[in-house]
Amino acid sequence: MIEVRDLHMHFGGFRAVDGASLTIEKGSITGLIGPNGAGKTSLFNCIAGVLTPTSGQVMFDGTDITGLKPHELFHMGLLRTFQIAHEFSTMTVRENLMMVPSDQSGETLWNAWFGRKQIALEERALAKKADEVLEFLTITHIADEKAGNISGGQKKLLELGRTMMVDAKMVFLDEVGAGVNRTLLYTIGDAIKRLNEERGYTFCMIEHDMDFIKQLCDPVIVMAEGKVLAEGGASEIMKNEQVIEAYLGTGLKNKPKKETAQ
Ligand SMILES: Nc1ncnc2c1ncn2[C@@H]1O[C@H](COP(=O)(O)OP(=O)(O)OP(=O)(O)O)[C@@H](O)[C@H]1O
Repeated sequence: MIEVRDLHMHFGGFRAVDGASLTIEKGSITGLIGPNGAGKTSLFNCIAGVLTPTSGQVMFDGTDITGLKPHELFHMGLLRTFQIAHEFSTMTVRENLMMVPSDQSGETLWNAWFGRKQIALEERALAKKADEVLEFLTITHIADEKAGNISGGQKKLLELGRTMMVDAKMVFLDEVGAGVNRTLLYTIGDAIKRLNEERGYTFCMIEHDMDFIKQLCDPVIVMAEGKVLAEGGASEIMKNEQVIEAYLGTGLKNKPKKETAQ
């Protein structure tokens, strides 16, 4: 569980996050929505250690993680993916997955000289794990493709796969559905659901696609002007006058649609 208490992230005099408090319950897929500039990414970055908040507190399963760096959070099972995928483009998809665990013996000079057998064993175990991840994500067919050559949606799946190489507990997804075609969006959504239901992953996802949010997320937290504006089920949120107002105020095209009879 993540608890954010009265978080502020100021850039000079500008309050990108302005006293946000929220809880991400363990085992949930929590959606984080809001108009452009609402402070969603800044909040994500504060939780995931990319930014140090100006003030406030972030707790993860009862431990104060405020200001911890991404690699420290990584070892606690808290990871974030990026809106722009961070793949190593000249390596294959499988190799990209194998790069993730950072505590391999191969990283030390001592082991490079004396632990060849150990390294070979670890590499084999990593390759096996990578293949399991690829199978789970139904992308075994691109295992040997250079990551730079795969589609945008497949890169998003690879980002998700990276979290599986370390058995993450809490994953922050930044617009994982952006620019992805419908078929792959379904595959990504299905993988998120299965990771949540079968492997106990907790997710928090920033997303602009309201149908995608509705399919996956409960609850949905709405941010506006650096604060939490509302929280509830997706359908309820989409009918909330304050939420509609916040989106209309920015003249956005991708505002939540009102429910229509099926
Ligand atoms: N490093 C920075 N320096 C100055 N201002 C910043 C910085 N990062 C973000 N901001 C500003 O903070 C505000 C909130 O930005 P943020 O990216 O957190 O919003 P968002 O809700 O994620 O928006 P979007 O949906 O468009 O990605 C914006 O007005 C943005 O210009």
